Amino acid sequence: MKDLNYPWISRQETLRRILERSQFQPRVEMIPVSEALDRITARDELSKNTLPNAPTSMLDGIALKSSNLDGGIPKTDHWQLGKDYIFSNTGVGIPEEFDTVVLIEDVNVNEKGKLSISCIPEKGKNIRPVGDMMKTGDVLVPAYVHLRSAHLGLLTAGGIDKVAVLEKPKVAILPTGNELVPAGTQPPRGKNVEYNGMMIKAQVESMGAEAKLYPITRDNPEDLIKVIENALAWADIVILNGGSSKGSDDRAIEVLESVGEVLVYEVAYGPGKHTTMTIAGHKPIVGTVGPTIGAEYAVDWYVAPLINKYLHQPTVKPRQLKVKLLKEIKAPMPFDFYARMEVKPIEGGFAAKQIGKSAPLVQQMMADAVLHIPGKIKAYAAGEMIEVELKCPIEWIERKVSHEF
Ligand SMILES: Nc1nc2c(c(=O)[nH]1)N[C@H]1C(S)=C(S)[C@@H](COP(=O)(O)OP(=O)(O)OC[C@H]3O[C@@H](n4cnc5c(N)ncnc54)[C@H](O)[C@@H]3O)O[C@H]1N2
Ligand code: MOO
Repeated sequence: MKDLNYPWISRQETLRRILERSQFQPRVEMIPVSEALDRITARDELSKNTLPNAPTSMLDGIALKSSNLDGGIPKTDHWQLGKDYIFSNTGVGIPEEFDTVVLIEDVNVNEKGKLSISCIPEKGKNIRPVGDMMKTGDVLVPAYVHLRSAHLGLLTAGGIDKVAVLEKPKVAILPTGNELVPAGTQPPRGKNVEYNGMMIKAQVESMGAEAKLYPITRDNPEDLIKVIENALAWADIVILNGGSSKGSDDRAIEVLESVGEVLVYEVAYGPGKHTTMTIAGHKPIVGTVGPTIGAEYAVDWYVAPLINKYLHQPTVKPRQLKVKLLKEIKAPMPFDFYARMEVKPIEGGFAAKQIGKSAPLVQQMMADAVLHIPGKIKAYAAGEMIEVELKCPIEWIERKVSHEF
């Protein structure tokens, strides 16, 4: 029986509720710049250096004194190297008295050492002034920037070797179920390998979090409450996997009600119908279903925005692709459904077909894309152009050989 205290909630509203109630106090740590790729800055990072710290040549050439230029091309036969001009290479500092650089291609020094110049630039040309790249105190990288390779170079140029970054949010992953055996063990008859934990750990790590995968907890309320409380003491975000449904072993709801306030109990879409959201203090507990696809969606759709909230980052939307549908899809009304899709290149574009709900997990997990089927849609006809959400770069799909599928 449907519990009327817990109406089915849309994906958008589910996300809104848990984001609104989750409050994070991000921690800050100092780490070497060399280890800071993909981390998030915690404050404005200021340059310790002024660069260049002397006027430098912008080109390979000779540097000369503009006071010796009286308009036009000067007589330079008697000019002496070191006194009237010097060789100046790109990026190299030049003495103060030289203030103009002539491109080496416009310079000739004959076998007797006599200099001639074929083209004189304007006074002060081709010299980079002091501080042209950066000045001490300039903001090199502002706070809350996702550090990419260019930023690491810039910080290093500015004399920064340690950078203040937000600590990775801690995500505890709690697999639950009497039927599960630990990864790496042969499951006895009727048992299943605990593998969602491995997938979820990789998902949240790729989102910038530190993951801790807990051992399997058996489906009894005391053990579940103990492990959730233990996880809440360590983590910023807790993921409880499995036990969400109505089976005799499915105890998630009573457990969640005793550790926090349940904001969402069932959602208005599948897979992942029994996804739950609970707030304990200000910490979110995302309850994902045991079946893997629904679990994967919940982590992508709710845990990623929570991690991003902690890290002050926007959540990047997956790329959309227009594809030609090869076979009719009958929608499983009345709820929204997120169908797994296989996509292949065809002449002039892309084609797709659904990977059926009952297809082996191997096929479902390898989906290239997801099709959102709103609850009001009855079916999509073969040949229709539809828009799917890609799960991988389009180039990975393009390299597939096009053939009937
Ligand atoms: N009478 C009803 N039965 C079911 C309903 C329903 O509404 N009424 N809903 C179905 C739907 S939809 C879903 S989704 C599942 C939800 O199942 P649970 O979240 O309770 O998950 P479990 O019962 O614990 O396990 C289901 C399935 O998933 C496997 N699993 C669980 N955890 C893991 C893991 N860590 N690694 C790998 N596989 C895991 C588990 O072995 C089971 O095969 O309920 C339906 N039933
Ligand atoms: O909620 Mo479930 O639709 O089988 O994942």
